[in-house]
Amino acid sequence: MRLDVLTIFPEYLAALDVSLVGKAAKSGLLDIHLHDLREWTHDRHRTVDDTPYGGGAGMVMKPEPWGQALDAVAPVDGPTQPRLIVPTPAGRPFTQALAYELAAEPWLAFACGRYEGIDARVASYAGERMRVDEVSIGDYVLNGGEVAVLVMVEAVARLLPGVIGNPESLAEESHSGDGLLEYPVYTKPPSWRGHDVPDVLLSGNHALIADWRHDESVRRTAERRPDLLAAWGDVVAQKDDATS
Ligand SMILES: Nc1ccc2ncsc2c1
Repeated sequence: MRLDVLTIFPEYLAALDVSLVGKAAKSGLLDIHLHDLREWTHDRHRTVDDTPYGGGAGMVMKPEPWGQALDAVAPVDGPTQPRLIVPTPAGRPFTQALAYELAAEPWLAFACGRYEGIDARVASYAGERMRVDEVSIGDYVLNGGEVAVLVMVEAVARLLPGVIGNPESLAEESHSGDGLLEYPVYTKPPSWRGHDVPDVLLSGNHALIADWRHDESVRRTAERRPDLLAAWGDVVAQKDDATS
């Protein structure tokens, strides 16, 4: 998979050189290209923003640098085009399902906005030749899209074949498709500072352990994410209906 990231803070994406994503890049599973948007500015101050039409606080990222950057990274007459992901609080939610969808793409480009956002015409212009998704990683305030790109790239990269050692671990994770949060995990020692590992996990009874883990997933989901439990209940009901 090729990944292009367009940003005014390429150094922010240095984290992509380490750990799992860094290993994937070194092994050739990921071909990561960082681009400083200011390369496509032509004034002395390398200006990337301006005041918003219609008034209001803050600044908006100018369309010209973005248009030239996109044309340089993904030429209009190129044989293929990337899928463009624009991180924004106004976007569709980033979910594990979307991570799987993006992991199937041969080429992703990320446009990191700053300030109040990117002139809306940039997404429209890009949309004339590539798929554009405006995506949010959550309902809170950030200063730009770079952190979101780190989140999305890690979530996507780990789904690529060969990136993580044991693909089976993907199946048991939270948000992995059964709709429940992951159960609590323990390792040695069996007793630590007065806190003991649940006896069932030391029993060797795999059926009891599986039941306990499922019950813990349901308990945790009910406690922390009742919204997921409602959705999970619907899925279970549909499955029951389908098999009854
Ligand atoms: N403030 C904020 C919140 C979510 C989000 N997702 C991608 S960029 C972004 C920015």
